[in-house]
Amino acid sequence: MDTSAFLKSHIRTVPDWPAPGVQFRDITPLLQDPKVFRVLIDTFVHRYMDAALRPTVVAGLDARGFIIGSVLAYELGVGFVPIRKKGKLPFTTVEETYELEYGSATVELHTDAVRPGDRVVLIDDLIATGGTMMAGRRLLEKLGAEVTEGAAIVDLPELGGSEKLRASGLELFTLLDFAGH
Ligand SMILES: O=P(O)(O)OC[C@H]1O[C@H](OP(=O)(O)OP(=O)(O)O)[C@H](O)[C@@H]1O
Ligand SMILES: Nc1ncnc2[nH]cnc12
Repeated sequence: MDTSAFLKSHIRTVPDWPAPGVQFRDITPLLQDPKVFRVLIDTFVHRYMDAALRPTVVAGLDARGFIIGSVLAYELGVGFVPIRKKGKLPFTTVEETYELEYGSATVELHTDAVRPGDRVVLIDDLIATGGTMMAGRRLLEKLGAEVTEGAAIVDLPELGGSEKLRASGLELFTLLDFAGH
């Protein structure tokens, strides 16, 4: 079994959660087994250790992006910055509002989180409509940083997010996908 199929076999699908019609792709089983968690993180670490792709900062999207993003940053020896849902960050922020598969949200980033010249890998667990990652990218770019790549474990291609993100010019790296959402 290749890495993608191995990781996919540890994702649990929960039908009709958090709303009827949503097939929720639950990554918690990936994190729960230490051997699987290591394979997951090492896959990202190996990619971003490469000199050409090595970031100066890893930015993680609230909340599941924090779990993988902070470990990735630690392993790469770079800083981690959280992009949080509105109302959680205490210092001055920039903000963006966007639509989700089920609802809408506003995300914020501290104004001193990144600087012009930073090369940022922006990471989350999953791309659905792509709204969250697009909003995160806009926040980082508002502060003058370059998002060199967006990264996620799961792509839900039928929701169109990955295509939209790539069409906007973002480089995107995902480990596996689910056809049909
Ligand atoms: O591509 P999109 O349509 O924007 O959807 C993907 C986002 O939705 C989920 O987060 P959610 O907002 O449910 O928050 P959580 O991580 O706090 O559960 C997921 O973890 C991504 O962040
Ligand atoms: N179908 C889904 N499963 C898990 N997380 C999600 N975020 C948005 N859509 C999702």
